[in-house]
Amino acid sequence: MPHRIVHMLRARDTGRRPVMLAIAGDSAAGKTTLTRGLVECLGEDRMTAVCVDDYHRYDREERRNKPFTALHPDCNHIEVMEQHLQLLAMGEPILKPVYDHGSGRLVRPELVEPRDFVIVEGLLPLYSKMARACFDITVYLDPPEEQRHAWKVRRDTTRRGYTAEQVREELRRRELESAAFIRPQRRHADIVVRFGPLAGRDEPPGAPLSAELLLRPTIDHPELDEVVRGADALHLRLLRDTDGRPVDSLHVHGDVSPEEAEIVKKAVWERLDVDTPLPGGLGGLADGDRSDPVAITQLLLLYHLINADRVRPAS
Ligand SMILES: Nc1ncnc2c1ncn2[C@@H]1O[C@H](COP(=O)(O)OP(=O)(O)OP(=O)(O)O)[C@@H](O)[C@H]1O
Ligand SMILES: O=C(CO)[C@H](O)[C@H](O)COP(=O)(O)O
Repeated sequence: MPHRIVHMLRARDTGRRPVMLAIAGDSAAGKTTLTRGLVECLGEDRMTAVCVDDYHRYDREERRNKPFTALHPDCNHIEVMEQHLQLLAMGEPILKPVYDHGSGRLVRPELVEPRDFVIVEGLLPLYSKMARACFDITVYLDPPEEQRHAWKVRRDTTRRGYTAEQVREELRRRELESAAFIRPQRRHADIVVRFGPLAGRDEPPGAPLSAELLLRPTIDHPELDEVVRGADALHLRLLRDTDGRPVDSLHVHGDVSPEEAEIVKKAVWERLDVDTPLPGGLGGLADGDRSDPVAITQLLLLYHLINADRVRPAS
């Protein structure tokens, strides 16, 4: 089905369809971390999360003898992923393959039924035009490479059974495919998020990570001028995007005080004009720590999800 037809079908007033959010990025860029908070907030009864790394064509053992890595589109069932994304976008269930990161094996597929909101995260959700046509909101996670490598080494040695040297060797092996297939997805995102030290700010190693959010005009963002006015730890700047067009960049300092973070969260939430109170529990990290820049990013994504839910056709 050509991608324009997906747009047309999704725009038809014929029934409820889920709001679709894509979170793309390289391995250990923080996709699961961001997704987990959103699911906790909206609840599993309203939100379905899908990881498209489950569409790996080969298991870990088979991949050893291939001339490419898990990042390569040929190493993934891209056409099946596209079909499944279309079905989910139309509110239909799928029988999704499952890749077990613990054993490195492809295991029993699972039935996935889309709820009101579907988050699709993984290495290649924005790889093709057809896949991109399925989403209402698109995000690319873009941490500094040094930071991502450190996260990957820690995560893969503690939870996926690798040695640090194996992870570093794999990162070296992946670099060309990362540049060819993962990083180009950045240009297709409505929001580009970078958790890391902000350029020009003295943020010593070990300091809480700041966030830089590029808010492209491809979707309607909440009015943030007033939210950041007078704030010490948040700034909105107008920059030139990679294509030369003006784009807003929101900075949230890692050392934002809990009081200021709370004021900002409430202000963003109020712009949604909903009856429910500001959700707690945002900003959780893997080791039980919390991050306000992560929480504010999640809140902005919640804003977009709930706003898109409000304008979609009723059943
Ligand atoms: N914003 C953040 N602040 C601090 N640590 C983070 C952040 N995001 C991710 N991490 C760390 O990086 C590790 C990898 O993150 P996560 O599992 O979310 O990445 P991912 O993109 O889902 O990875 P993969 O695609 O390989 O499954 C986490 O275990 C966590 O320790
Ligand atoms: O990039 C990754 C996303 O998590 C994984 O490394 C990829 O899915 C392959 O998995 P494995 O580490 O089991 O070979």
